[in-house]
Amino acid sequence: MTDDDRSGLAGTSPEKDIPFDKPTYEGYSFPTIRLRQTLVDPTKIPLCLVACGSFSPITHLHLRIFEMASDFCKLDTEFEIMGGYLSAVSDAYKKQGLAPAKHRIHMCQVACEQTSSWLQVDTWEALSPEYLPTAKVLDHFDYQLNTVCGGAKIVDAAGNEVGRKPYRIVLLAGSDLIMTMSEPGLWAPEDLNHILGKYGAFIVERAGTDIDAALAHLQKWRDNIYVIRQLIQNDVSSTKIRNFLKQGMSVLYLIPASVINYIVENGLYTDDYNAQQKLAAGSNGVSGKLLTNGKPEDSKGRSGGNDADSGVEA
Ligand SMILES: Nc1ncnc2c1ncn2[C@@H]1O[C@H](COP(=O)(O)OP(=O)(O)OP(=O)(O)O)[C@@H](O)[C@H]1O
Ligand SMILES: NC(=O)c1ccc[n+]([C@@H]2O[C@H](COP(=O)(O)O)[C@@H](O)[C@H]2O)c1
Repeated sequence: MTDDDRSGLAGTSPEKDIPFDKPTYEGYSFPTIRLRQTLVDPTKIPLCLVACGSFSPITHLHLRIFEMASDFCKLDTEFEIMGGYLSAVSDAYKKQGLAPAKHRIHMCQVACEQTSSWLQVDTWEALSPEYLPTAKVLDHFDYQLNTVCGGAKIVDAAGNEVGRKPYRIVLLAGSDLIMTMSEPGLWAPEDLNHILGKYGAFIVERAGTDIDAALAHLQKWRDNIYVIRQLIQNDVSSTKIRNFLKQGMSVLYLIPASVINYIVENGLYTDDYNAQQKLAAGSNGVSGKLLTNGKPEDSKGRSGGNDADSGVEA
């Protein structure tokens, strides 16, 4: 694997080499149980939101950004929300603080089941043996929703199908993620063009990020970028949760109770657990994504890849 592979820049032409009809692991099936397949208002665009991230662990804000997006769509947009998907990065992402994919998937699943009637988890990305750039992940959703499912149905008053409309797939992200799109070496230019040009993004404001600065470099795609203001600021992050847990502090009301139970049952994010993870990774204790210069760095561009921004002394 080259450094480019590890930085997420590998295989950047999404059309080229994605085995969409061949799932990366046995037994995979795309979840549609909570997908709405028929438009209520046939004049609208059927929208599916996809949030990509580590989710280590999932927090209430990861769930809440979908609700903010839903309220935003109801305002005065051409969209009708049909589904919301969480897609976690695979273990190949090698970011500090990443619990194994099977645990992150499970936490996302119990969180959706406990707190939501419309969110669901797709495991295709998380269980991939290799890191999948976001452009490929969105192409996977496009394939599943529009080629396999055939788009959203339009029915007449009697309930008979009279047509179909392709689902519009949009990346749902916090402004910190969009900020990283201006960082050299993290996103391939052709991927940005694919993500923001073909799909578009709903960007939720996040404390600590200057949203105007984040968007300054993305003006070319501004018609496809929708900014959602966070009217009640809440900057809970997975990093802060991990640090609270490490210190034995309560995380009740910050993440779903079902997720807390799962973390406790599996002993995740304790010092012992973290030490075991480091041993298993066979590393010298420094983990984190490798940039093209081979140096470890976490996804926010901080070198060293530690959890130092938690606001809590470790
Ligand atoms: N408090 C928040 N406000 C707005 N967006 C958020 C918030 N927390 C997470 N997000 C968004 O959710 C997506 C997935 O987040 P991610 O898994 O990276 O969580 P995180 O809390 O930022 O993680 P970490 O602390 O490990 O970096 C990203 O687009 C991120 O911007
Ligand atoms: N080149 C790319 O496609 C690229 C680069 C950086 C981050 N990402 C994605 O952004 C998300 C970042 O998550 P974290 O903030 O938890 O690191 C992940 O889903 C990751 O795959 C994608």
